[in-house]
Amino acid sequence: MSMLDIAEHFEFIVIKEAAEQIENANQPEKAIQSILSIISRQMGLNRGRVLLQEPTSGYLYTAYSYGLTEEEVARSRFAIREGITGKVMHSGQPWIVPDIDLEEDYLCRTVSRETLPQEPVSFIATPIIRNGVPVGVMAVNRLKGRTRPLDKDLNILKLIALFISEILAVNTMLEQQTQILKEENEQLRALATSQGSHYGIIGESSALMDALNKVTRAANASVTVLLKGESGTGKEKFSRMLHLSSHRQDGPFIAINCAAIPLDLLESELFGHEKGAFTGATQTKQGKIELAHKGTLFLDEIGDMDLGLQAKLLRVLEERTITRVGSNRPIPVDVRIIVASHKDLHEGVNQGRFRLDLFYRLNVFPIELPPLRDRYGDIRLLSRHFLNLANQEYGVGTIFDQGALGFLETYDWPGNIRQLENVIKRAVLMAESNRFITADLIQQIISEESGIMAASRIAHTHKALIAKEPDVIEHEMQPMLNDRVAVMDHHRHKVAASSHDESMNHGGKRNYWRVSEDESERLMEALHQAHGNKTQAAALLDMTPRQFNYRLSKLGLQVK
Ligand SMILES: Nc1ncnc2c1ncn2[C@@H]1O[C@H](COP(=O)(O)OP(=O)(O)OP(=O)(O)O)[C@@H](O)[C@H]1O
Repeated sequence: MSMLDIAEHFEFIVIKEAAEQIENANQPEKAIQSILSIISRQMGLNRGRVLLQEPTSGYLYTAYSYGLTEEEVARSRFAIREGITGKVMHSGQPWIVPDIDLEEDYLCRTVSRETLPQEPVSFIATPIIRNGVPVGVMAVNRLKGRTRPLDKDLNILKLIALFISEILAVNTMLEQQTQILKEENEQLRALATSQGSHYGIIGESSALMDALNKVTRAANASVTVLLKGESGTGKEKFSRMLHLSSHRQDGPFIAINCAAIPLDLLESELFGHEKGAFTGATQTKQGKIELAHKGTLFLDEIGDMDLGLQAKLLRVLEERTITRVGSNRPIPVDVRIIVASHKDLHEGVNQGRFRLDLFYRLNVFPIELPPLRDRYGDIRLLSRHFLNLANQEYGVGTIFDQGALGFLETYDWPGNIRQLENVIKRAVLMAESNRFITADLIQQIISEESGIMAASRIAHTHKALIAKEPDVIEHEMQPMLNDRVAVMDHHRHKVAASSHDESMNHGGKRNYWRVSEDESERLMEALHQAHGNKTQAAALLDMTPRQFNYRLSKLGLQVK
């Protein structure tokens, strides 16, 4: 082997061993030190150091080194343009100092001249480049008198600097990914320890947090709490939290839905009755209020209570006693009363359906539970939560595909959390064998639930026919159309009667039609009225801008 062959063989070994260190990029300290050690042992390029820029000061500092003492590392700091190192960083160009004793810009800052050999010493520095920009400097000392030309060493160092750049980039990427995972973990941890999670209340939206804060404040205040919110927003869940976080937690929690019990039974259900008080009252029975003694009574749908019973309830609140049906004896009760309504009680007062004095008593501490569509970010969390629960319940392992969560987030959810929970349960049961829950499957379940698809298709046909052939319609098709419209009205009626549509009626103008072609007219009309401003158009339709945009894009209506 000639001298030239031997030199090339060494170069090859150095490059190969250095390149292998890229695999250790997750441990940059180890990887870079190994490289600096190889070039020192095999090529006599000593005291190798890799300087990087401090993010805040911009100074170059020695991040990795081989053969330097701790003091030398600490001294090895340079401003940009300072010394040869600073100049390499600034210019992005490598630099060879053949004899450091003859170069006045060489500062001898890192390693003092006395520490180095007496004979002439050279210095080589090359930038570490990432995406065309210098991100650091790599530098070494070597004896000037070695046989290898300095520029040959520089060529190898340039290659080594490339490997180091790669190691640093991979490491940055790994650190970023770890950071994301840490944040996700942190989010989950925060969620698990958040105020409501203790009580199975999932969510982190500010709207939900406001409500949770109020619950915490009210818990031990013994005030009557009025929970307001559309159907399925968690009024009962919150009332349980109120109970469990109060000093009454060991007492009973009794819930009663005033709308679900026939009027003539509600009084005895609430107040109890004496034996013989009415036909069929064969036994004395305690009412729910009495049973809730030392605990909490949750009266749901209080707006549906009749005026007579409202007066009796007012007495309970004022006198803290109840009188059973068929008795005159007041019985003292110590009950915390929480009431809920999806109806606007104030409106009930205006319409003479609700007593003003009772309204004042109940409205001392109102807590508004936001509809799901206003809980930004919660839909995702709740969806994953319900998916986990349903997977566990049915012993399967379904997952959402990419579009599913996006769809869930943009849908209006008139039935709120209850509807979301039901839809996900059904989706888990209906998911194909591939176990993916798709946006299409969710849409299908929602439209099956509401029967609204059929109605919207009929409406569509109706409009199309009128647009095309008014005369024919007038004379021949009108009876048929009347039938169809009747069917459509029937569908609407059915939907309005279904539980989750109550929110649509009571919430006023909300519309929960899925994105259908009929909607394009509505969207375009709103855009027209808002002079093309999408945010305003969304507001006109009582939608969030996201929902509005989603619908536009689903319908292929690209509006600039
Ligand atoms: N923040 C939440 N996190 C997890 N589950 C929730 C949350 N809020 C409500 N739920 C669940 O959603 C469903 C509906 O909640 P809840 O019955 O409390 O609503 P509601 O407002 O009382 O409804 P309605 O007015 O129709 O009686 C329940 O299964 C409940 O457990």
